[in-house]
Amino acid sequence: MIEIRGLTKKYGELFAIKDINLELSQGDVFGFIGPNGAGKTTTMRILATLLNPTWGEAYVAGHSIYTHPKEIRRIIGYMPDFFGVYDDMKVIEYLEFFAAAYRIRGAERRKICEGVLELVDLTYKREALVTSLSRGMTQRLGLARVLLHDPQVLLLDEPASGLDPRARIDIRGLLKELRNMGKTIIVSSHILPELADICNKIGIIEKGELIVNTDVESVMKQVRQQLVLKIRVAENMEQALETIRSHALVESAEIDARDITATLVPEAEDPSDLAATLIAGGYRLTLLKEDEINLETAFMALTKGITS
Ligand SMILES: Nc1ncnc2c1ncn2[C@@H]1O[C@H](COP(=O)(O)OP(=O)(O)OP(=O)(O)O)[C@@H](O)[C@H]1O
Repeated sequence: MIEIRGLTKKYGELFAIKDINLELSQGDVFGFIGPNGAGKTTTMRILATLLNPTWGEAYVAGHSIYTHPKEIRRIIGYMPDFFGVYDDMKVIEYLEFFAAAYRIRGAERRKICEGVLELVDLTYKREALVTSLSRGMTQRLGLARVLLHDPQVLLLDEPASGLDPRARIDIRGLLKELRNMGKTIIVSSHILPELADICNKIGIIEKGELIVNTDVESVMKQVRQQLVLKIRVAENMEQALETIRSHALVESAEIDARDITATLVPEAEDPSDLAATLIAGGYRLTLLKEDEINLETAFMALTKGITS
C-alpha cells in the first residue's frame, strides 16, 4: 500500500530526511517514532503530496507521488500536527464544509458526517462551536474530518500530542477501531510506549534517518531476551527470595518494593516449575506474572549509540 525508496529531502545543506526506505501492506499500522525535528512531518507531507522530495520514490497504492498526486489525495487522509479550525462554525457545519470540498452531496453528506461524528464520539457536540472544543475533542474532530471520504490510508502526525492522559487513551482507542476497519495507518509520535500496543510495525527516525524499521515483536525481542517475572508472596518475602534465587530456572532475583523481580536463565520459557516450587515450599503465592516491558528502556536500548 505504501512503498518508499531512497526518499530524501534537503533544505540547503540540511537533510530533513535521508534515504528513507519503507514498505507497508494493507492493514499495517506503522508507528513512526522520533524526536522533534527528526523528519516525521517531512516524510508525511511528501506522502500526502504536499511537498516534493529532493530525490527518491514514493508510491501510495501503486500511484507515484510525482505522476499521480490526485489519485493519492483521493485515497489518503492526512491529519497534520497542527490544523486550524474556523471560528463561528459548529462542529457539524465544519464537517459538512469539508465533505462538500470532497464533493459529497445531499443526504449522503449528512449521513457520512453523522457517521464520522459517531465514530469519534462527538455526536453530543454536533451543535457546539468548534472553537469551544477542548484539545482532545479538536483532535477527534480532525480525525473525523480526514475520515469523511473513507480513505484507505491514514497519515496522522502526532495525533495525541498535547493531550491529557484520558484524551490520549481515547485517541488510542480510536486508532484501534480504525486499524480494525483495515485502514493502513502511519502514525507519528515522539514517544514509543504510546504507539507500541496499536502498531504492528515500528520505525524510529533520528536526524532524518530511519535507524530502526521492524515489526513490534522484533522490537520486543531485541530488548528482552530473557523472561523477567514479578512475584509476590503473602509473607516471608526474604525467605522466598532465597528460594527463588536457588531455583535452577532463575539467573538473578531481587526485592523491588512489594514484589520480587526474577530474571530467568536465557533458555527458560515456562516459569511454572518455579511457581510449583514456591507453593510446595509453603509460600502463599499471590502474584506471578511476566514483567511488562519498559518501552522507554526499549527505545534507549534500540537506539543506543545512534541517537545523540
Ligand atoms: N521549510 C523548511 N525549511 C528549512 N528546514 C526545514 C523546513 N521544514 C523542515 N525543516 C527541517 O527539517 C528537519 C525535519 O523536520 P520535520 O518537521 O520533518 O521533523 P519532525 O520529526 O516532524 O519534528 P516535529 O515533531 O517537531 O514536527 C528539521 O531539522 C527541520 O528544521
